[in-house]
Parts: sequence; C-alpha cells; structure tokens
Amino acid sequence: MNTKDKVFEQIKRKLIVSCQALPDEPLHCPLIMGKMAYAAMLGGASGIRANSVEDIKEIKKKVNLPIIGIIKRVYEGSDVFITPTLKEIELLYNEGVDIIALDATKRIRPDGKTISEIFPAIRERYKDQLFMADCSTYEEAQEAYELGFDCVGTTLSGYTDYTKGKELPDLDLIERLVKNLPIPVIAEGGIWTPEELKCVFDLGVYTAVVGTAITRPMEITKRFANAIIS
Ligand SMILES: CC(=O)N[C@H](C=O)[C@@H](O)[C@H](O)[C@H](O)COP(=O)(O)O
Repeated sequence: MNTKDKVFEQIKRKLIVSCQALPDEPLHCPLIMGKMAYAAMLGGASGIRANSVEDIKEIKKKVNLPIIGIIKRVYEGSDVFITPTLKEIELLYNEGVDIIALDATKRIRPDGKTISEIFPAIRERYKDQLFMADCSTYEEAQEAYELGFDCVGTTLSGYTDYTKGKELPDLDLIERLVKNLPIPVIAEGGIWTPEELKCVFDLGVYTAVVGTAITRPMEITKRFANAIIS
C-alpha cells in the first residue's frame, strides 16, 4: 500500500478532530493544542486537523495520527483565509503534513487568481502531496475533483457570502457529494452532536471533522449558558 492509500485507510470511517485556537481565542498556544490533540487521540480520534506550523509541530510531538494541516491567514482584499496562497502551501509542505487543506471556493484569492488558475501548477509541483478542497457548494467540490484534489470537504458551507445562513451541518450538500463524486467526501462544519456525526456517516461520508463541539470550550460554555438565559 503506498503512503497516500495508507493515510486514507487510517482515517476511513473514523473521527477527525480539529484542534484550533486563533490568536484572539483563549486557548491560543501550541502547547495547549498539542495537549488537546493528545486528549482527542485518547478519546478515539483517528486524525487531527490543525492550523499553523507552530501548532502542527507541537501536535506531532504528542500524537502519531494523520494530520490535515492548514494555515489561516487573512490578506487585505480577499475573503480567502484557509491556506490562501502558495506561501502557506510551501510552509505546510516543508513541515510535512499528511493532507494539506486549502480554500477551493470560487472566490478570488489574495494573488488575484481563482483556484482553477492556481491549482494545476500546485498539483504538478507537489506530486506526492495529498490535498483536501475546502468547499462551500456542490459546484466548487465538483471543480475541485476535476482539478485533481484528492478529497473534498464541506468546510466552508455557511461561510461564503453565497452560502451564509445555511443550516449546518449541510446535509443536502454532503448527500449530493457522496452520491456524485468518486473521491472521498469529508463532512466538516457545524457537527455539534454525536447524533449529527452518526447522521453524516449514515449518508456515506468517507470521514468527518469535528472541531468546536470538542475543542472550543468557550463556545461550548456559551451553548450551556445561553440555554438558561430567560
Ligand atoms: C470556517 C472555518 O474557518 N473553519 C475552520 C477550518 O479549519 C475551523 O475553524 C473549524 O473549526 C473546522 O472547520 C471544524 O468545524 P466546526 O468547528 O464547526 O466543527
């Protein structure tokens, strides 16, 4: 089995936990994300999604699980913030992550180009690297598949101007992708409960990423606090 197949085999029909805290979040700190990933592993996660080279380095010290790596960076003039430019891809590639995820929406990137303009050269340059397309619509995922991405995720449904307000998890999108795309579909975004996780697996996803519901205590606390506001 080659390395790519091995990675996919390890995460097949298993839970991936996203361990992320941005600079404005209370748990922002590589050491904490490393421990978070370790806790997730002990709890049964089979893969980790993580943001930034610093966090990824620390997580690698604590767990030996496949990592989906991203770098979130906001550039002026573009709404694309998940691994938006070639620079972030190069950093993730040099760090060595099993899968690099990047925004594959139709939005214009910071370099003024679209994903279909830049991805062919990326595919060519990093031949052995696995890439995940973070999409917000069916058409974007279809295009990502045609461009040569290895897997697609529903990560950005609800987060682009044209999908804002969508109920998450986006079950319709997940179902359509599973039915029509021949590459692994990863459900990601807004999975809050074990029941929802089970539901997306029942729809036939290859795997699913759960983040906030497990690794953002401030958001989890808000849900409880809000439940008793009269
Ligand atoms: C839109 C965006 O920035 N999504 C990010 C992508 O890496 C993360 O902030 C999410 O936590 C992750 O996608 C998992 O989703 P949820 O936290 O809803 O389980």
